[in-house]
Amino acid sequence: MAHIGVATRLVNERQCGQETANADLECSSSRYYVLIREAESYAKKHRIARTYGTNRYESLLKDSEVDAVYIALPNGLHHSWALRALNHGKHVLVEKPMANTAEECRELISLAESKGLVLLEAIHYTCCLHPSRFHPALQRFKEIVAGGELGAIKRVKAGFAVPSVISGLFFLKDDVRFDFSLGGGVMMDMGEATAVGHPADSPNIDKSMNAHLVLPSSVSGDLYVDFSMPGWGPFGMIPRALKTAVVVELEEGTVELTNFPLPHIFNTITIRPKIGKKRTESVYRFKDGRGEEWWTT
Ligand SMILES: NC(=O)C1=CN([C@@H]2O[C@H](COP(=O)(O)OP(=O)(O)OC[C@H]3O[C@@H](n4cnc5c(N)ncnc54)[C@H](OP(=O)(O)O)[C@@H]3O)[C@@H](O)[C@H]2O)C=CC1
Ligand SMILES: O=C1OC[C@@H](O)[C@H](O)[C@H]1O
Repeated sequence: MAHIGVATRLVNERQCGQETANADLECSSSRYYVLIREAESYAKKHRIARTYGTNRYESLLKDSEVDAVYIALPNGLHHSWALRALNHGKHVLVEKPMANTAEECRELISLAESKGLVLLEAIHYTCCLHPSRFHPALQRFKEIVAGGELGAIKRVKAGFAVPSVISGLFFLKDDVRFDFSLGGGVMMDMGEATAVGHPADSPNIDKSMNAHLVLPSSVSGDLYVDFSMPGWGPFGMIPRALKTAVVVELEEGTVELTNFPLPHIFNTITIRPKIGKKRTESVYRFKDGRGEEWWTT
């Protein structure tokens, strides 16, 4: 497994290292001279066997010892590097969103299929399709919702929003998320999981999004994502709490999962039936014992 881009800041590098620790070979590739040092110290820390220097993404892809690549580049570069990696016969784990447009995603999917390669988007919190993969808390959440104890689903509400008072700690002024040419914007970033002046006021970048989804079924959906959620009260001076929860409203009650983006740090699943007692669970491992506390994706 080779990393393209060391993605040191918001992708949890400790986990990237641990999750690929059992791979036969790990290689890391970095663009700029100054970042080569970062890539090398990252490699040393995580016992990565080989690093490629300046402009070496291409040579990494030509390395016949590399079977699979993890693409942790800014959004706008996912499609082109995933395409190249697949064309070099590599399996691809690509950060979310897989690409900038649905058309680009279709192109990657059909190429992977035609070559018999794995193409997987690194998004643990929406991948509930496979019964045994991804984070156990998400699987348990799905099991409760689909299990029928609270009847049919009526509405789903998801929020992922960082309060303005701490936004600058999460997102630096020159963050790739504020660069339109790199596929920036909150919908592409946090909206994929689920507007007010930020220090980085970049052109063409959406910083907050409220979406109401009307689905073919009778279920409706509401999403709220925000890089810099304003406070409330006089002059918006009272900060709001970080939002990272999804609530499913069913006929007979609600089920809420808190901290879906980072469920390994903590998670709670709260079941509130209309009749009867509320109960709460936290899930870090699969029922069969698999899983580690640090497991994210
Ligand atoms: N699944 C998850 O939970 C999360 C996923 N992400 C996703 O990971 C991806 C990377 O995000 P994040 O780690 O925060 O980004 P960073 O800016 O921290 O890292 C991006 C990496 O891309 C490389 N890069 C290559 N070309 C460019 C360029 N033109 N401009 C800037 N960087 C470049 C850089 O490595 P170098 O220069 O060394 O090649 C850099 O290390 C995004 O797609 C994001 O959506 C982020 C956080 C969590
Ligand atoms: O988990 C996350 O938290 C912050 C976001 O900017 C990031 O891309 C996302 O995946």
